[in-house]
Amino acid sequence: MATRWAGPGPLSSPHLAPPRPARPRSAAMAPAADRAGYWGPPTSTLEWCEENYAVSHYIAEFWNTVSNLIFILPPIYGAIQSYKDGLEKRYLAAYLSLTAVGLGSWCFHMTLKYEMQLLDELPMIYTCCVFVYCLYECFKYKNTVNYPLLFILIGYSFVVSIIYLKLKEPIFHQIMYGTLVSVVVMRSVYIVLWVYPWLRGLGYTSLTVFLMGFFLWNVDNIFCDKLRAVRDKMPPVVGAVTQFHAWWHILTGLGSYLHILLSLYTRTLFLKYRPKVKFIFGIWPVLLVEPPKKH
Ligand SMILES: CCCCCCCC/C=C\CCCCCCCC(=O)N[C@@H](CO)[C@H](O)/C=C/CCCCCCCCCCCCC
Ligand SMILES: [Ca+2]
Ligand SMILES: [Zn+2]
Repeated sequence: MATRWAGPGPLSSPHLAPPRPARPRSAAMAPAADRAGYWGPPTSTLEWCEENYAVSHYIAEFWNTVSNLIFILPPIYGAIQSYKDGLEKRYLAAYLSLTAVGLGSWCFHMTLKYEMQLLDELPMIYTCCVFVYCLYECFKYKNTVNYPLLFILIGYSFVVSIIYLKLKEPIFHQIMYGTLVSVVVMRSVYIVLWVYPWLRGLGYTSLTVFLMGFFLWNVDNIFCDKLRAVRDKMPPVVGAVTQFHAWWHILTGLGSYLHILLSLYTRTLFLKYRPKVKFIFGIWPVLLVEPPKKH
C-alpha cells in the first residue's frame, strides 16, 4: 500500500498515525504480512506494499531496498566516465544526484523512518531540477551559465522542500515531482521531434521505460491486498517478482539513466564531440565521446 494507514491507491491521502504493532505470525505458514524488525516501528508518512521484515530482520523492505542499486552503481560509472572525458560538470551532477536518490531510497526502505523518507524524496526533486537545467541548456555555447534558470530551479527546490517539511503531505511531493518530470518529458519530445530525430529510439525508450515504472508503481498501490494474498500462497520467488515498487525503482532507474544519455548525446552532438552509444557486456548502454577534431 502506498499509504501506511489510509486505504491503498495512487495519490491517496496518507495519514500520520501511531505505529501499529506487527501482525501476529502464523506458525503453520510463511507469513506474508508485516513483522517487527531491527529499526523499530515505521515513522514514515508512506509505506509500500512489500511485507516488512519478511526477508531480513535488518532490512524493512528487502526488495525495495536492494533494487536501489540501479540508481547507485551505473550512475557512478557514468560520473567517472564523464569526468574522464572532461564533460561539463552539470552532467557529473546529473549522474551523482541519481546516486544520491538511490542512497536515500536505500536508507528509507531499509528503515521506514521519516528522516530517511526525506533523504529519498527531496533528492528526487533536486535531481529532476538538474535534468531540467541540462536539457534546457543543451544548445548553448560552452562555459555559459544560465543564471535566471538556475535561480528558478534553486528557488523551486527550496520552496518545495520548505513546504513539504511543513505539510508532510506526500501528494504535494508527488505533484511537484510529476510537474518537473512533465517539463523534462516535453523538452525531450521537442528535441527528438524537431532537432535530432535520429535520437527518437533513445528518447522514446527512456520515456517508455519510465512510464512502465510509473504504471507498476500504481499497480503496487492499487492492488496491494491482492498481491499480498497471492504472495501468501505462492513460493518465495513469486514474492520477489511481484514486488512492483522494486520494479518501479528498476524501471525509473533505467529510464532516468537513459535520459541522461539522451541529454548528454544531445549536448555532445551540439558541441561536435562525436558521441556514440556502446553496450558494456553487450547489454548496458554507455556514452563514449571523442573531442572535436581540430582543423
Ligand atoms: C524522457 C524520459 C523522462 C525521464 C524523466 C526522468 C526524471 C528523473 C528524475 C529523478 C530520478 C528519480 C527517479 C525516481 C526515484 C524513486 C524513488 C522512490 O521510489 N521514492 C518513493 C519512496 O521510496 C517516493 O515516495 C515516490 C514517489 C513517486 C512519485 C510519483 C509521481 C508521479 C510521477 C509521474 C510522472 C508522469 C509524468 C508523465 C508526463 C507525460
Ligand atoms: Ca511495507
Ligand atoms: Zn521507493
